[in-house]
Amino acid sequence: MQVERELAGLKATTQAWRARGERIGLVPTMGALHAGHTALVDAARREADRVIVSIFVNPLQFGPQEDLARYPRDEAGDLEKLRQAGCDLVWLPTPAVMYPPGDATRIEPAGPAEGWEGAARPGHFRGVATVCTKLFMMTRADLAVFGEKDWQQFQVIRRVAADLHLPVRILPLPTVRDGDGLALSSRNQRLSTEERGEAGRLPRALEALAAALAGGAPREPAMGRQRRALEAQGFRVDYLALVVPESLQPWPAGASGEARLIVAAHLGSVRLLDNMPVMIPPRTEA
Ligand SMILES: Nc1ncnc2c1ncn2[C@@H]1O[C@H](COP(=O)(O)OP(=O)(O)OP(=O)(O)O)[C@@H](O)[C@H]1O
Ligand SMILES: CC(C)(CO)[C@@H](O)C(=O)[O-]
Ligand code: BAL
Repeated sequence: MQVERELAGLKATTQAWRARGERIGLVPTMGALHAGHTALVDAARREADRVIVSIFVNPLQFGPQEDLARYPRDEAGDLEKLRQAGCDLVWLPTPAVMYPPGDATRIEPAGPAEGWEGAARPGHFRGVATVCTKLFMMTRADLAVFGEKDWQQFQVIRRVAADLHLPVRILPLPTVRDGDGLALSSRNQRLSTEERGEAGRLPRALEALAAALAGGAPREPAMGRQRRALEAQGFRVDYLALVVPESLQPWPAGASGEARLIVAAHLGSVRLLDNMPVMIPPRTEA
């Protein structure tokens, strides 16, 4: 497994791969890798001849009050996991490689980037879209795999790649969960033992709500009840919403079809994200 920190080394290798007609799959990450990330690597290996994993904790997507300094880092552990996962090249740029002096261009996504995470974290998707566009162009990846755990992020990147005609296919991977249903996430490491015991209530609440809505329960009362139940269990809910999967717009009253439930909730000092599909049945008139 090759480890590159400078653009020259990355470009020499990717040019040689492309000259041989090999397709390149990219898995962008911020490190502190877990089984969700290695599942992304497996998916990229199925679809491409060569797999690049980038590890870069992107300062541009963190707000001034956010957890950039506390973000978990474990380079040695990450490299060992990636070796075992069969990654071909790890791209480990420094902030100066990603944002060299004079760097001045930003990608400003709208549409699915507005609202929810976009509202809770101003500038976040601008940072994500900018760094992902740079990563796509630096690696010249044919495809890139993103986790559904960050549902809105996946939709934003898909929109950016389509709107800018970027020559990269954006593929989703379903959320990898722990035994109790909690979505794996690097930030879960910061939950106390007690909080970790409680955290599985979040996906269970989404499941119960999805089942109720699929069974035809009126939306607002069902969502309000579940939100209050979560708050009674110690979660501080940022949002719990039913949205159109691609646009992230609120699900229109009376519409039927596949919607998405999205949630962001704090447990102690950790902000958990999750989402689930839900089939909304046609409304039957009383
Ligand atoms: N449980 C998971 N299942 C599937 N994909 C995941 C999972 N967790 C993270 N990913 C995906 O891995 C990629 C890199 O994410 P990142 O490095 O931020 O990890 P993370 O665990 O989401 O960390 P964070 O604590 O920042 O949310 C993203 O595409 C993300 O959606
Ligand atoms: C896609 C990403 C690697 C961009 O920094 C990040 O937002 C993440 O880890 O999900
Ligand atoms: N996994 C999403 C990246 C972030 O929280 O900044």
